[in-house]
Amino acid sequence: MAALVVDPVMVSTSGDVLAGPSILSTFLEELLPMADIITPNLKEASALLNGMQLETVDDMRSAARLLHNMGPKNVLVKGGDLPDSSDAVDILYNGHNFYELRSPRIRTRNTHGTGCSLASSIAAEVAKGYPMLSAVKVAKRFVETALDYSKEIDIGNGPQGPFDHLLRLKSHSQACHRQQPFDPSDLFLYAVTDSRMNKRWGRSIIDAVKAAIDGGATIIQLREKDAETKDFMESAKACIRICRLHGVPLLINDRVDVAIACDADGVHVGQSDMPARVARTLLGPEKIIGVSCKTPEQAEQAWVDGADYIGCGGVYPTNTKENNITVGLNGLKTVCMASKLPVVAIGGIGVSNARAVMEIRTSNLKGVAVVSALFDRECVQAETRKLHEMLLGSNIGST
Ligand SMILES: Cc1ncc(COP(=O)(O)OP(=O)(O)O)c(N)n1
Ligand SMILES: Cc1ncsc1CCOP(=O)(O)O
Ligand SMILES: [Mg+2]
Repeated sequence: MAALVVDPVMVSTSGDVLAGPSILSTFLEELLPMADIITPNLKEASALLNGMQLETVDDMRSAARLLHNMGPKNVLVKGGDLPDSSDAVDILYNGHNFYELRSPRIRTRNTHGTGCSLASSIAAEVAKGYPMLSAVKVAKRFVETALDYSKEIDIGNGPQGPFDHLLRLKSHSQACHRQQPFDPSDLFLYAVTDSRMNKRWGRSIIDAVKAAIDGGATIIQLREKDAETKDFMESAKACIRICRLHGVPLLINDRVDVAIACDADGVHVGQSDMPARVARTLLGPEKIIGVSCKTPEQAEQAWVDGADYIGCGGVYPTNTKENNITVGLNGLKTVCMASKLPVVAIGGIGVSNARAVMEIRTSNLKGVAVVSALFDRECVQAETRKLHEMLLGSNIGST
């Protein structure tokens, strides 16, 4: 057996008592000691702990520790019912570390079956061979996405409605929304625009984006530091239309507000920007979030915060970002090896050195992000094409 996931079903989120005292003793004496993970909600954790009051995240941590002492290898205390919390906070404890897993609280009556689905999804991920922490994160993301997808469903008259697990099988035919979940191979040739460079070469952002896509860019970030918000929004909306036509995701640098207003595919944030955890709360589970990281600790935090990828650099010195510390190929490799997320390298990268970057050969380095070597040039399309061909020729990172 790969693992035993025990969902100690006793009290539903709506308060219905689903199991009596005889079941409680079976949980305590037989199932908890052999479980790889248990997934109680607050009421169930309280029942397993003889009625202990659980009202804060600190209480959840204490409960996780006490439950862990009863034998399971991991404890996930689900805080969906925690009062006065704008996020849904779950605590995972493995006997060594606590992980505070936050996600946006999705306001809907259609929550029936979320606990069972979460536990089943964890079991499926563990069966695929993922470590427990990854399994829990993937399962949580699945449930959040399904909850968000199902929030308007109107079935039945009870206080709770069902949510729809089968969203991945349904066709999302709204043409104006990105249809795919994040695909790390999109990071292959990541074109990051720059307002100053576009101005210098007399180009609009829209022309710059079109040219980069024509040249083979696989994802676009609008990094328009000097643009007025209103102009930025107008250009971003036009760029999003173009990107959607070509199936290329478009992210906004720094400005989560602009990303929300334009329904962009996501954001890229740095260490001094809005924390990824907060961005995730604002953007919801489906948008793409990238975080700049120079160290393994930052990479770990990005993952815990629910980011989808990390940007690591400057790999080489750059004039595009002032006072940016260069991490070099060694720094990049160290971060890649520590990161559980896919990585894109950034900083001073162009046709002459992209191969050396990709040749560090860590499986999660998925591509290069480039500003000046594409946009501080006369012909963006030709420069992008050259880099694209070079990357394809090097045959690394394209899958
Ligand atoms: C893909 C990618 N990686 C890193 C960065 C840098 O982000 P940040 O550190 O926030 O710096 P600014 O770009 O905001 O100046 C990035 N933009 N993209
Ligand atoms: C935004 C950013 N973050 C780290 S390096 C960098 C600048 C990359 O620009 P260029 O590709 O012109 O060196
Ligand atoms: Mg930033």
